[in-house]
Amino acid sequence: MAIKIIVAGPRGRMGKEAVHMIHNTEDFALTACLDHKNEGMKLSDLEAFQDDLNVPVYTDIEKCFSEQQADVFVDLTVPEAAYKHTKAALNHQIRPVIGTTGYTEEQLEELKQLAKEKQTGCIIAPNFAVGAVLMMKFAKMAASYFPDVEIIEKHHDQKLDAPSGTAKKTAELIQEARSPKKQGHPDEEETIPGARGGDFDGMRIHSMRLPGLVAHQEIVFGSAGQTLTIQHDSMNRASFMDGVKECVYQVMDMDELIYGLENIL
Ligand SMILES: NC(=O)C1=CN([C@@H]2O[C@H](COP(=O)(O)OP(=O)(O)OC[C@H]3O[C@@H](n4cnc5c(N)ncnc54)[C@H](OP(=O)(O)O)[C@@H]3O)[C@@H](O)[C@H]2O)C=CC1
Ligand SMILES: O=C(O)C1=N[C@H](C(=O)O)C[C@H](O)C1
Repeated sequence: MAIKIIVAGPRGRMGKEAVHMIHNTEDFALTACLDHKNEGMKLSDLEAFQDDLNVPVYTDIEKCFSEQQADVFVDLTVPEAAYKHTKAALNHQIRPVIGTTGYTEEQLEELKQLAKEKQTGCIIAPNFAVGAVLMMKFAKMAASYFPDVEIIEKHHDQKLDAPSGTAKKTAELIQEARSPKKQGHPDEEETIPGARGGDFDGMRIHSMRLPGLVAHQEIVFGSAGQTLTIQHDSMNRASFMDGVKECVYQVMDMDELIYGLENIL
């Protein structure tokens, strides 16, 4: 039987790509979409969707989850909405697969508890691209040899959150492998505020936003006489879809929340 899926954010850059991936995957059935516009319409009524996407659009999450008996809920929206959606999905025991970035640590912890209580699988993945997950794993490996590191993430200029979810997750994984260290000169001063980037446990994260970019990250490690750079580039949003697909399959067999694809790849 096909896995029944609801997508939130279908008109967005990622949402559109996910809708098409689900529609073209034999094992999946797109049952509904959640948006903050277009209540009562069909996806096929909206620009950019095929005529055969006869899928209802809801703006009321409770109505959507009560009327549609879905297995999995995929969210690609904005942090505030995604957090509310994830809570509602868990309460309805519809397994969330969340790509939206920008969750706080408190929100993640609360959702983890809720997933446990509801015994419902949930995956929150700051990056679905397999290459990006490997980049993060390699960075964690390198960090035990090279404690000095700076992260440079580069994204399109329509991105709302900074630093990216991927950069934060990378920093968290590096933090697990290295002893805390404040980097740079102890007396360094910023003559332009922010010049040294964001401080995460002593390491620096720099966020670049430019038209023309999609999603890119470099992790630069330095020690005496050498640097090591680990880089990943997503050239388009198709790069994320194999990861979304894998999460949909895997979340069906889970009964708790995991944060990051590195835990299941
Ligand atoms: N995990 C991963 O691998 C990846 C994650 N992302 C993350 O996914 C998210 C979406 O990115 P992207 O597709 O580029 O963003 P877009 O802005 O293109 O899409 C977001 C969509 O969500 C809609 N939206 C806004 N508020 C709500 C709401 N309350 N309920 C339902 N829908 C809503 C927006 O509608 P409107 O435009 O009308 O406001 C828009 O259609 C971001 O958090 C991004 O960081 C992105 C790429 C990869
Ligand atoms: O907004 C994006 O585009 C992306 N967001 C995710 C993030 O914040 O890390 C994943 C990827 O970098 C693309």
